[in-house]
Amino acid sequence: MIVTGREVINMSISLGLEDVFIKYTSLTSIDGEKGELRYRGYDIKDLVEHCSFEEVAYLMFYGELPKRDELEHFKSNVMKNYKIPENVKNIIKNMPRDGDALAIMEAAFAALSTEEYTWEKERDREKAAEIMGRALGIVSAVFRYRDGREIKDPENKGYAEAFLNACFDSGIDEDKIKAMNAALILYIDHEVPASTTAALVASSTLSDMYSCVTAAIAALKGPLHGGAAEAAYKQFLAIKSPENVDSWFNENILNNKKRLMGFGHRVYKTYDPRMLIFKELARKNAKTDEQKKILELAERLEALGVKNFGQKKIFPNTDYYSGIVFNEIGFPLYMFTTLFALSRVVGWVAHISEYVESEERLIRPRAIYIGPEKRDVVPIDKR
Ligand SMILES: CC(=O)SCCNC(=O)CCNC(=O)[C@H](O)C(C)(C)COP(=O)(O)OP(=O)(O)OC[C@H]1O[C@@H](n2cnc3c(N)ncnc32)[C@H](O)[C@@H]1OP(=O)(O)O
Ligand SMILES: O=C([O-])CC(=O)C(=O)O
Repeated sequence: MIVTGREVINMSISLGLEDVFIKYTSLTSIDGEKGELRYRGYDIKDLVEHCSFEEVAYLMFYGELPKRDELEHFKSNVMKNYKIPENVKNIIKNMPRDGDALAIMEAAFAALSTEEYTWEKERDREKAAEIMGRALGIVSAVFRYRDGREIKDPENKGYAEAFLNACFDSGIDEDKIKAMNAALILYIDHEVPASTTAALVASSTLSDMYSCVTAAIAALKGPLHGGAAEAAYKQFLAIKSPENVDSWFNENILNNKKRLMGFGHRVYKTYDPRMLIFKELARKNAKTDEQKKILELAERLEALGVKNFGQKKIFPNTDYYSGIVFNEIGFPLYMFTTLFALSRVVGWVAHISEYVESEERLIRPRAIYIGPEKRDVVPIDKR
């Protein structure tokens, strides 16, 4: 029962769609109480330890981990799409150089949505490999453009290595490739967060795949969702040094009631399991004094956050340490959300394919009207 101020309405509303189930899925399961996350039944820790990003992407698209020949075939389909068309490069190069990196990625994806698309299982899988390849070409191009360098066509290598080599001219080693591969797996999918829901809404109208991904990118951008890694890292930079953590927390979080970014989650009521893996990666890859200082500061802030908010079931989420890992690999703050999107493209495409292929329905919820009663228009001179 809902009281709108005017009347009592006998229907239910879920603000923020909390606990509303909008689809069946065989892709990802989350136990928010226990802090467990599985892709098609496999624990994410297991996948990070044993698999490449392409293997896990194949798992998401096809339902099983690939055999060696299946993987090679899939990889070559992804690789042949690393190089992006000239018109897409030009769109990137025509965006403001200091513009938001994710917005530039979004424009590049929108530019790829001009072709008509008919959904069909075989074609959807080919398109999925194409989109994964294109995402690598686009995100590396966005980074190089934003960084003031010439766009470089990616080499035909495994995804994490090809991506880092396309982004950087030197300094890439095995540790960085492993960290990138792990980050890509950790971000692949997360059931139906805001961005995936946006993609699903678009797909439910039978729009094309690139447009659905563009819708998802738009929803990922904000600091309550994909933008949180950048927001969390900005906090670390504002705090400057581990000694300042307590006073910063008291002033900003306790006194000024700001949200602690990188904390809290709609589904997890305990530690996000991805965050625990990102924290290990951040520890392993902290090499310089500056990186070690940021990590120490973040750990102190995490402890204070858990001490103050743990009883409200607010714990660090995946975006708390991921920015530190991205920075240790060599990426600046402005790329963090784009790196999230690079991986999540897989989850978006897997979810929209699952939705359309199971002939689900148009997503069209209702709103409860609480505005004025019927009234007559007063002509403009008499208002
Ligand atoms: C990859 C991802 O997208 S993970 C999420 C990334 N986002 C962030 O890290 C941003 C910070 N976190 C948040 O803003 C929220 O926790 C969200 C948006 C992630 C989830 O929000 P919701 O489920 O809608 O929770 P809601 O906003 O209703 O908050 C519930 C209560 O917890 C509090 N709360 C939630 N998150 C935080 C936080 N990070 N810091 C302080 N308090 C918080 C709210 O103030 C509210 O308190 P109240 O009941 O006393 O008013
Ligand atoms: O599930 C959510 O709401 C947000 C999240 O953690 C993700 O998309 O990875």
